[in-house]
Amino acid sequence: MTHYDLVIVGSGSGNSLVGPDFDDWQIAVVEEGTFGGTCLNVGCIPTKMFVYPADLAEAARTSGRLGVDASLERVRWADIRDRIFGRIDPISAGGREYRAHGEPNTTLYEAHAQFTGPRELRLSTGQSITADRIVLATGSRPVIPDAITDSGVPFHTSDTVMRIDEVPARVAILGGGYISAEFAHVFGAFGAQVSVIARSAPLLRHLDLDLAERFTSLAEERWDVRLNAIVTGASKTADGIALELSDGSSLEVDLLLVATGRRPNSDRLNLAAAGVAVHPDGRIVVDAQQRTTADAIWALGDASSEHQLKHVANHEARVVAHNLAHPDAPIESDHRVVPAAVFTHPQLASVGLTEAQAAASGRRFVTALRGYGSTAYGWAMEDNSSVCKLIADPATGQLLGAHLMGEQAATLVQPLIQAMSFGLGVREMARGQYWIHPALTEVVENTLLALELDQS
Ligand SMILES: Cc1cc2nc3c(=O)[nH]c(=O)nc-3n(C[C@H](O)[C@H](O)[C@H](O)COP(=O)(O)OP(=O)(O)OC[C@H]3O[C@@H](n4cnc5c(N)ncnc54)[C@H](O)[C@@H]3O)c2cc1C
Ligand SMILES: NC(=O)c1ccc[n+]([C@@H]2O[C@H](COP(=O)([O-])OP(=O)(O)OC[C@H]3O[C@@H](n4cnc5c(N)ncnc54)[C@H](O)[C@@H]3O)[C@@H](O)[C@H]2O)c1
Repeated sequence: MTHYDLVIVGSGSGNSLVGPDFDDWQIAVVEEGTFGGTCLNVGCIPTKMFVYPADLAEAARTSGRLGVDASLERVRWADIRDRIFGRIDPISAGGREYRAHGEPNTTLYEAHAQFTGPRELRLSTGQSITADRIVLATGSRPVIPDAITDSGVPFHTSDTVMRIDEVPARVAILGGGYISAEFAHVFGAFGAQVSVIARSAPLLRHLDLDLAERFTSLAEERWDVRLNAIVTGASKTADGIALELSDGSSLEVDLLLVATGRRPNSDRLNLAAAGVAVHPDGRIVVDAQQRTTADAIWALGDASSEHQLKHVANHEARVVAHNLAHPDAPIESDHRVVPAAVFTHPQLASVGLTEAQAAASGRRFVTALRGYGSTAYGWAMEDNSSVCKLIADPATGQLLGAHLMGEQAATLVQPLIQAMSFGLGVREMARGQYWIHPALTEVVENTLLALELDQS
């Protein structure tokens, strides 16, 4: 039984914990899958590397309305795929090599870990290791509805679909969330006939309703969207996969992508043996310092967070690293202002309260919504669907929420995140700085100015 100062389970955000503060510690990293975790290998990074060429393909297809008669000749999927993974796979391999052989005080175990007692882990290799401190950065995995697994039909998840050999002619995507919206854009822009099957309505219903409904209308123009429908039957046919839906309709496709959420991997760690508690949804219980209910065991990222987002996992990893190195001066995670973006078409970004959440909170609030089309850059784009919606407290002048749908939404939202994070008031933000004319940021300025505050 080898003993360590620190064991980290999971090489995604967990791997970034190892830094100069711990040069004198003996550290083990345990990873059962591809080194580097979800974001690098099968998540944020490769998806966005597909989304960008999908944006270009979509632009070629739609630029005729601006007088540029371009057409999409061909999408070389295999070349796009190989460029993406030709870049990513060596980063994963390099990270693995460095962790395995790069530092004398670090050991990499390529195995599944589970607890056999407090701070004692059994590895699938048969080895057992113990540690003074353990960090659980074990992430999450796709959830597959029983109707799909029980049917025995072949299906993909985001873990596998980016490695396929060609764009399928017909794709069905199960789910109406982030992954569905992003892959519907990629496959649709690359020429597939896309069907989105969502058990509720509208699509992306975690968003402010104004944006979710506008997005759903646009999605219905591009894709075959089946709302309020679940798969009741699935079977393999000579030509592909047949799906029967609860609304009585059916469809046949060449590829089925299941994107119905992700659950924490906490159920595969035998956490009870270590005294680590979990929430009913499988998230490991942590306090603001990222401590679990067991002494000297921390958790971070998708394993414990209600936000399955890489920037949140990174933030929590920094908090855990600090608290490991400075136990006498611990810090807390800050989840007050957590933004997110959906890299579909059009792009969506949001931070803070939706209008429904503001209403449910019982507080006074005001909203303003402006179209990109109200700005000169919006005229240049002939944009008549993109919007910026802001929610503010009329008494304090503070922003409560910001929601954008349209070109560069994930970038345009950043000054609003900054204002909310640092308490910059709506009026100061709107009039205390220049806004470059005629940039798209003017839509943010216009929406800020349109908020009717108690004191102008
Ligand atoms: C398709 C997709 C696109 C995404 N796009 C974005 C995006 O654009 N922006 C964004 O912010 N977020 C995005 N996310 C979410 C983001 O990828 C995750 O929130 C983030 O990667 C979680 O990091 P983590 O370190 O918690 O877990 P992970 O990176 O998943 O790392 C956990 C690691 O632990 C290992 N592991 C688990 N259990 C054990 C065990 N018992 N023993 C040994 N090893 C174990 C796993 O193999 C894995 O490598 C996306 C996710 C997906 C699936
Ligand atoms: N751009 C980004 O930041 C980004 C991109 C992709 C993924 N992610 C993260 O990964 C997480 C997982 O993505 P996701 O799209 O799988 O989850 P999601 O929670 O965004 O969406 C899941 C969808 O599946 C539906 N669903 C759930 N169970 C179902 C069932 N049994 N039958 C039919 N439909 C069902 C839900 O109603 C929802 O529409 C996201 O929540 C997000 O945090 C982030």
